[in-house]
Amino acid sequence: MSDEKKKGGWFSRLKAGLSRSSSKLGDGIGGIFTKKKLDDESIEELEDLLITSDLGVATAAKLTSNLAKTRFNKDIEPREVSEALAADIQAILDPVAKPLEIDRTKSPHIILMVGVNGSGKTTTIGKLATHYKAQDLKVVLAAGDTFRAAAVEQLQIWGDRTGCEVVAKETGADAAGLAYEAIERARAQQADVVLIDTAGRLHNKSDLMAELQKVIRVIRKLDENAPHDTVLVLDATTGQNALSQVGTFKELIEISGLIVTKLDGSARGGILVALAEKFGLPVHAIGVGETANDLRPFTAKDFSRSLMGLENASD
Ligand SMILES: Nc1nc2c(ncn2[C@@H]2O[C@H](COP(=O)(O)OP(=O)(O)OP(=O)(O)O)[C@@H](O)[C@H]2O)c(=O)[nH]1
Repeated sequence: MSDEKKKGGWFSRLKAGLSRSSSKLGDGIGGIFTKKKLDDESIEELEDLLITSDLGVATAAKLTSNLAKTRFNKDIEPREVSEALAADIQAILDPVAKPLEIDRTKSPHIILMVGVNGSGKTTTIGKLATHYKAQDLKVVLAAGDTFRAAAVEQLQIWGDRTGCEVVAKETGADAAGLAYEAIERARAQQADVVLIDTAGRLHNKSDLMAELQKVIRVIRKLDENAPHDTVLVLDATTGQNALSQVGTFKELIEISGLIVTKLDGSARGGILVALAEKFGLPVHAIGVGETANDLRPFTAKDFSRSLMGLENASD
């Protein structure tokens, strides 16, 4: 398949995945700007729509005032509003769009995956493993969510599916020791990548953070720069709560980037814009479904146009 065709396919999948968010915004904008000028009333309605679409209060104010700068008191079509917003959103997202690339010289490149229970960590690890295998990289999976037997089984299924070795232990085993062993295994077989799953819930928040800190401390005995990436997985359907999750994790461990999942199941795609404005952390990818191919690369232009329900400008 040519690159262009492949890109077209990605864009339509992304657009389909984001359809709940884009129809909320598109219908809202259509409703506000039917035979309407950009006046105080419509600006306020637009600002409310952007806030309820999870873009955040500050971003909503910034986007509407930008629009008002050039169009105030002028007739405006819904499409012009969507195009102007997509361009501004793209400018906000451009600096954070950054794929999670593997440095083959690290052998192995160690990625710690963190996030609250059910955010989609294990599924995302399976999707990343599929993606890296397709690049001919050798991948080892560490079933570090030793707190939940089902999480270990789920990772094992992804391991079978992708042909990646899964390092796992019995429920309740020490997660840090398991991560250490997984890295040793990866070194022994000259693997390129180790993806470490972690628990999303222990008895309480401080237990969870202490466990993550211990995992990091222990794997640094093998490689002082490990983990090379610490990716926080966020469930988009939690909306504004995703912002407080970033705050909580960032306080205690160093987060290097984000992956936002379940965008297909919610009208809350705007949360990516709020996250970018508030934290400026790299966004590596987004999840728009449960299958291996539903982890999409995060690109500012495609995402902002899909979010506003617009076609790809290069189509
Ligand atoms: N629709 C949709 N579902 C997703 C996506 N990512 C994950 N899921 C589903 O969300 C549920 C939870 O995902 P898990 O991967 O088990 O989440 P986790 O963070 O590992 O959860 P714990 O193991 O409980 O810590 C599963 O049913 C996944 O199939 C996505 O992008 N879209």
